[in-house]
Amino acid sequence: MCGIFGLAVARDHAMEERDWSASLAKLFKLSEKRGKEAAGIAIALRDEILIHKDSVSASAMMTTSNYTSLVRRASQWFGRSDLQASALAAVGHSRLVTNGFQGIEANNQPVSRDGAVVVHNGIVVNVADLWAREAAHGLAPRADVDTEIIAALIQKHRRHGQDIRGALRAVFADIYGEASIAMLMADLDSLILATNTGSLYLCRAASGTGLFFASERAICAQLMSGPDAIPGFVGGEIIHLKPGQGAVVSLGTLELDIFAVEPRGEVGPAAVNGLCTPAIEPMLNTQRRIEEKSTRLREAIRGLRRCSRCLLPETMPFIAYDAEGTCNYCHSYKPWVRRPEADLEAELAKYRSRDGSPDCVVAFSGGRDSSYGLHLLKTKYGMTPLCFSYDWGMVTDLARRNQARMCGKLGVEHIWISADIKRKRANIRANVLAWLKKPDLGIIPLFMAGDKQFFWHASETIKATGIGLSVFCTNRLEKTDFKTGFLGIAPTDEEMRNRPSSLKLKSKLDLVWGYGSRFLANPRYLNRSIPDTLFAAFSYYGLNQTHLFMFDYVEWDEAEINRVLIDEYDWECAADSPSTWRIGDGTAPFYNYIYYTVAGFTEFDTFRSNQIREGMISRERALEDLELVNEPRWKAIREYTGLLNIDFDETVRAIECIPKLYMR
Ligand SMILES: NC(=O)CC[C@H](N)C(=O)O
Repeated sequence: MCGIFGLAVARDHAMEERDWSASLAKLFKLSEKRGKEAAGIAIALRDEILIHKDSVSASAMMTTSNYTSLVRRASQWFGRSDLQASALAAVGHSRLVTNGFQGIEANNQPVSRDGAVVVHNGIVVNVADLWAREAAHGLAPRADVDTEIIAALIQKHRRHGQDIRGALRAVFADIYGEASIAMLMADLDSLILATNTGSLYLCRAASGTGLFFASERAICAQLMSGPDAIPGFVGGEIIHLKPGQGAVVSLGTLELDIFAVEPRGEVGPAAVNGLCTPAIEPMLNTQRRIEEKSTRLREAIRGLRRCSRCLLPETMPFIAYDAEGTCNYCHSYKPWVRRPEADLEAELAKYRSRDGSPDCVVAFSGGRDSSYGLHLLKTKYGMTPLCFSYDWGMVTDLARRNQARMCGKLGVEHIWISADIKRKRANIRANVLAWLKKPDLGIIPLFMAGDKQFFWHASETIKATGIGLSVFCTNRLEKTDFKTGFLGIAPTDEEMRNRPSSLKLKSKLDLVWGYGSRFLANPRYLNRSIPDTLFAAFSYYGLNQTHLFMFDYVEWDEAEINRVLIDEYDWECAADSPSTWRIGDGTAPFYNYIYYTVAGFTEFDTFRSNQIREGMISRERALEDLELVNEPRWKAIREYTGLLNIDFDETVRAIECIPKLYMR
């Protein structure tokens, strides 16, 4: 089970700055045997709580520059008289995962929620029941770790007027399972401890100026004598926090108040109770800010400069703003002028069959646009479509189910070409692993190269069926030039999106150079996927294609499309996304997560910006929406790493370590 520990020293404790960081290191090292999958620390200063966590062992975490710079920041306490009023307090955690993948930072400890910062050893077995009960009061989990419910409930009880002791009692009466916890709070100048198993040992310096705690008596004993002793604690006293006991340590005075957390629990021994004095709350009117890496990044993304008309941020490749703050993408935007529907009618009439035989081939990814296009062709325009799908190994199961719903209900023939999925995934795997060794935003499109053979198979299928009309339902808002923009290729015009082979020679050479130079800089890309990638490039850029683009004629209305698909076809949405866009594409959640983490935006930012320019959505609403749709889709990312057989936690950690374009 996890190791939790903490250390609080008053100003007059005989300890120097370097002893302090060395003492934390000792506590981490001795606690590490209880869990090595993640580690984290929270340090309370006068007006903020600094949090750092990492999905590696405590030993590995302590060698990172993020950890050392956090400790350096906190150790300013030693030299700053304005930070001297309270003791310097830290709580730490060495995690053995029981609930919630460690690759997702929010699952690691300390867990911060609603102003409470908790480290927890144990498992709250009835966590799902408690969240279900709390849903009625508007409380919902934000992570998978069970510890979060403890923080959420304590703060709920406090909001309802309980003091911290009452809140702890109420929570421990609620939880079923195991819990030894330590907490720092944004609005209390106290260190709070409680346990229902007795896995908490406190060690008090004889001088009364310092206190530390750990999950085992042996850890305390080792740190109170001999070579490992923490300065100032030799000859101190070990206090066992028994099952059913809580403790509040005032950080102003380091006085300790032990009390029962379970109604049926016994109160601590008289000797300890004798020490209790009313807690002094010198921070009564202050509120500590809680600073966690993820909140800092989120705030930095919120603070990105964006175009005053659309939402494109300053990290967008090739962006430039004019004096009014409007971007060049807005200036060069050509509005989506639809051709008359009569032209569509006339074109379809040339092919419409009278005997029920297929009269058009529809490229059918299973996404919302092609599904809606198929619906219109069949129900509104009276065509007899034959749809064609190419499965390259990254079509989600959900998309397959949605395809089945559409084709079944519409009675549409479905040609399905499947690649050698095992090989395709092995190719992606080789490139993703190469990329993780030397991440570079410009190379991300390589992960999707394998689906470009779609164009080859589409044209072969069209030829084979002898049907003269092929319909594509891509929509103009999905212009994601930034992907190759990160490779140094300037945005292309609209014609290019519909007819990739029309790409100018200069841009083609730029592409070859962009990829080629990166391949040479990271020879891991010279792997088994090369022939497939070359074929993909030929299929996409080399083939001349003529298709009818449905949305050149028909209005694209997101709400109407969603309504039709969900109401009329019982279309299935993704559990981890509020949007219906790209939920059939297994790669999108992964690359969007990378772009968001590193550049602070995703393809949703470009999509919504186009919608703003088209007057389909207000800038304010789009900005609000981005907060939701840009949330990492953990479930889908997990599935992606599972399909590729790459380690989820290591992958996410490598991505989190990439320098951020918006933090320069
Ligand atoms: N091993 C533990 O004590 C686990 C604590 C908590 N349930 C977690 O998964 O982080």
